[in-house]
Amino acid sequence: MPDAPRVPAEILQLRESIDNIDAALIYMLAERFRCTERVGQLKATGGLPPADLEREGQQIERLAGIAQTAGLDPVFAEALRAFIVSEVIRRHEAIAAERDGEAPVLDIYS
Ligand SMILES: C=C(O[C@@H]1C=C(C(=O)O)C=C[C@H]1O)C(=O)O
Repeated sequence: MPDAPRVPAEILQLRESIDNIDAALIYMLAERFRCTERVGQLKATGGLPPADLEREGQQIERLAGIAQTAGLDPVFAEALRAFIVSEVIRRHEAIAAERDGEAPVLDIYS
């Protein structure tokens, strides 16, 4: 069998950037989940539901515009948002279930 063609230098160079971008995405996602984890705790404390469809509607509209401007397929951007948020809501439900039976704190703003 003939040898596979060598990977061109430009692809190797591009892969370095791809690896950096992948790392940045993981760091950003970890930071986002740290924030949403805290939101989930505050919601459970205040008796708020895990999902907020009004907020999500605003995010969907905003991100569609950003995707358009950035040259990213808005359908892909929305699928990615929905995938991430579904995991956030699953976590919020788990936090609320852990707190089940505890009385909500009525004033979480103080
Ligand atoms: C994080 C929140 O909870 C849910 C998750 C969201 C998100 O991950 O961006 C947005 C709205 C909510 O459905 C929130 O209400 O802000």
